[in-house]
Amino acid sequence: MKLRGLYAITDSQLLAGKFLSYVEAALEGGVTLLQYRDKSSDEARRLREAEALRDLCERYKTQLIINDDAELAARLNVGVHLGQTDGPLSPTRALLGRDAIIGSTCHAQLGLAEQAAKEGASYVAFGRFFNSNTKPGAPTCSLELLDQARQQLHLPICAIGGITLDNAAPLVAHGVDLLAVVHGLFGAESTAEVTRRARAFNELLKI
Ligand SMILES: Cc1ncc(COP(=O)(O)OP(=O)(O)O)c(N)n1
Ligand SMILES: Cc1nc(C(=O)O)sc1CCOP(=O)(O)O
Ligand SMILES: [Mg+2]
Repeated sequence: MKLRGLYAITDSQLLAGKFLSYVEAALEGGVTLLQYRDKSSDEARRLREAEALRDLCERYKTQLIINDDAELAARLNVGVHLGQTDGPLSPTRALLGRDAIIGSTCHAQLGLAEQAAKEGASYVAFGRFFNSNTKPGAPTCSLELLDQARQQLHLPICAIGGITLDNAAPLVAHGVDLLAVVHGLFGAESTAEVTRRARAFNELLKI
């Protein structure tokens, strides 16, 4: 399956009190990958929320990805996203199996992406491209890096960091397959607006 489309990422603070309704609104508009990103250490809540997302994703035929936590991904039989300090990729591939989706944060470094590809990543993520409400201190990445990545890599390319409907078009023009978005999707005032935004991101990607 070619990975291309909107990659919605949850944020526990932003979605407090409207978690499932906003996620479902996004799924209504079309989401290729949904990442459960919760940086807390409340394991019981994380399991409960991840299970709820897995059930929702099954209904909408969307792939669920767990941020950081390969054990939780294995328990739910879903994918995982690993940053550079979240554990090694090859053993995670062995744990989750060859069909699992495993993503790797590569910041603005092609070398990290080449390494991730060798170790079995399903996609590589570059960022941040713009000012981010969610992660203001993430290192920055340029459009030129995307051009090099497109030439040298044979994996789906994900862009992340401050992406909105107003700034996403150049990323697509420079070869991005997956637009990973938190605030630009879930920062909306209503569920109807979340659905509209999801549809509009997909139109940008022509899917
Ligand atoms: C799609 C995607 N890309 C990058 C990240 C960032 O991962 P990481 O660097 O491990 O930082 P945290 O998200 O864990 O704070 C991501 N989560 N998803
Ligand atoms: C989780 C994350 N990782 C980033 C990176 O550059 O690796 S930027 C980021 C935050 C994405 O949220 P928003 O769409 O609100 O900017
Ligand atoms: Mg991480």
